[in-house]
Amino acid sequence: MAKPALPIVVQKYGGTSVGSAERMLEVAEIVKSNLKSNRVIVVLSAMSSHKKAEGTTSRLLEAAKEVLKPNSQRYLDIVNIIEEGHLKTIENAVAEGPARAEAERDVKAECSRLRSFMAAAEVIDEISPRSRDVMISTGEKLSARIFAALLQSQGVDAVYVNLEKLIEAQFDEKAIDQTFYDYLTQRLAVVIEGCGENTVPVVTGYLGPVPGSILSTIGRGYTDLTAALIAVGVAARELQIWKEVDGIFTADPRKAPKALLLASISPEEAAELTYYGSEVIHPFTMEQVIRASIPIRIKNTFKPDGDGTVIIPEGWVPPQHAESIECLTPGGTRIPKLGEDYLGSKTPNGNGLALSEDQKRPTAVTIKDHVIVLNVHSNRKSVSHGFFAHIFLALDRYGIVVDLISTSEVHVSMALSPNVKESKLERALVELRKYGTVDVIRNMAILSLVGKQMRNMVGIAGLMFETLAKHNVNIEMISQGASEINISCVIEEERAETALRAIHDECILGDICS
Ligand SMILES: Nc1ncnc2c1ncn2[C@@H]1O[C@H](COP(=O)(O)OP(=O)(O)O)[C@@H](O)[C@H]1O
Ligand SMILES: N[C@@H](CC(=O)OP(=O)(O)O)C(=O)O
Repeated sequence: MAKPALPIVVQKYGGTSVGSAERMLEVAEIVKSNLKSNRVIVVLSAMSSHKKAEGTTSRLLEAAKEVLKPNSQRYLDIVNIIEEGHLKTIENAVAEGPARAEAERDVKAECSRLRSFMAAAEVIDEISPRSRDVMISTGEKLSARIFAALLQSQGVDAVYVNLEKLIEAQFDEKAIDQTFYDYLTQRLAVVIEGCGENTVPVVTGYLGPVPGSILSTIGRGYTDLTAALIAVGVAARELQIWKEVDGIFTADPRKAPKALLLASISPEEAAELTYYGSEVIHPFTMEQVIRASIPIRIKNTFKPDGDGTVIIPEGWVPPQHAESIECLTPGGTRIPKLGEDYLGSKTPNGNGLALSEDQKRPTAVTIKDHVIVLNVHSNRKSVSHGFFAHIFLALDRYGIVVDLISTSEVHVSMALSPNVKESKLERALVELRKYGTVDVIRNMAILSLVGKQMRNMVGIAGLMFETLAKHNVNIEMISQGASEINISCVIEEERAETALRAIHDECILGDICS
């Protein structure tokens, strides 16, 4: 009788998880320990030794800027440093032999292609969004190429999968919708199937020159989305995102020291947190995977024995043959069988405290900084029905995104998404002033309390605002999301961390920690 196919797990490793030879060797152990009972597909980001801001993708973007500076050859220095760093990684991670020699040759060829491409861009003095995509693709190509060689040198049947030519059809960049993501999913399924069932594909998280450019259409952190689309394409049992953080906490652990790790979270809650400042995974990831009812597990590469956090799709049912799946971490700890840990009620976390699912409490709190508030007062005695329409059309014309809104009949307050371009804001303001007086308040932050239990919690908004008042935090604007799982307010940025800690400790932990 034919052996039943192993369940497929897609593992995406972030830049810091593969940021050095040592890290890559640790990741290889995690992959191998999973191979015993799963078919594993690995998706990699570009190497980042410490912070993303100093990682390979950021350096490539810096080099791209240098290309356009007159008489600057600095882009060549940057590419040389990238090349040296990757060759050093090969030397320290990949055992001598044919796999190592081929990886060295490919890394050198890739960097030399990049130098020629940048030199050509220097001559024409122009870098289109598509050319920039080609430049940043080098980061993921180098890391995936090296990691495939590392696995091969350790006897694993692995193959390097470069997605730079994945997109063959034409799409209108202004009309990117689910059709485009469905297309990518199908293409990825074909590519992965072509690798063979017993081979570990090591895939570049860069998925090709996306219409309108990968950075503007998808944004930094795009490799999470690539992994999600692969997971959907191959009907994976689970998508694992391996990062530098234990999972999703009740608040950003860097800002709220008492934050607790959440064992599980709903996709809606994860999406709200991601949108309002706690971007643990790329915001587009959830939607794709959850549509296909695939759980996402977030794990810490540096502490593989930790439980992590699982984002469980609504109505998800544990697979029937979950009993047969055994998964060990390199440390020998058993990862709970797929399914058995998802529905548990009490989970002790890193702080030794237990969060009870039965207890009514908000799930997490988050802050989004660098927010600008616009207050528009209608200049009409009687309000024209077009007042709101004019305002939003003006903002849309300049590509300005509104995160929160609160209105009365003659007044509208809007919190704008960070990174608004000043020049565009100035032009939008000229237009908005035709419809009323406009105040612009800068250096603000959005504080959001999120939780599906909040739908049934009487008095939670009262407790939230009372807590802010007690800590002398002034509220500029209030909005309760239509989803009823998010209460947000806008406060001064300089009080944001104090407010976050107060709300976290008093409204979420409340009686747990007292
Ligand atoms: N609620 C939260 N739970 C976990 N991490 C959070 C939360 N809110 C914000 N963060 C931050 O998100 C970051 C994500 O982890 P990391 O893998 O280091 O990021 P990156 O993908 O930028 O390299 C962490 O630095 C963490 O401090
Ligand atoms: N390397 C890219 C894409 C990415 O997904 O990064 P990470 O997995 O490290 O968040 C970036 O730096 O944006």
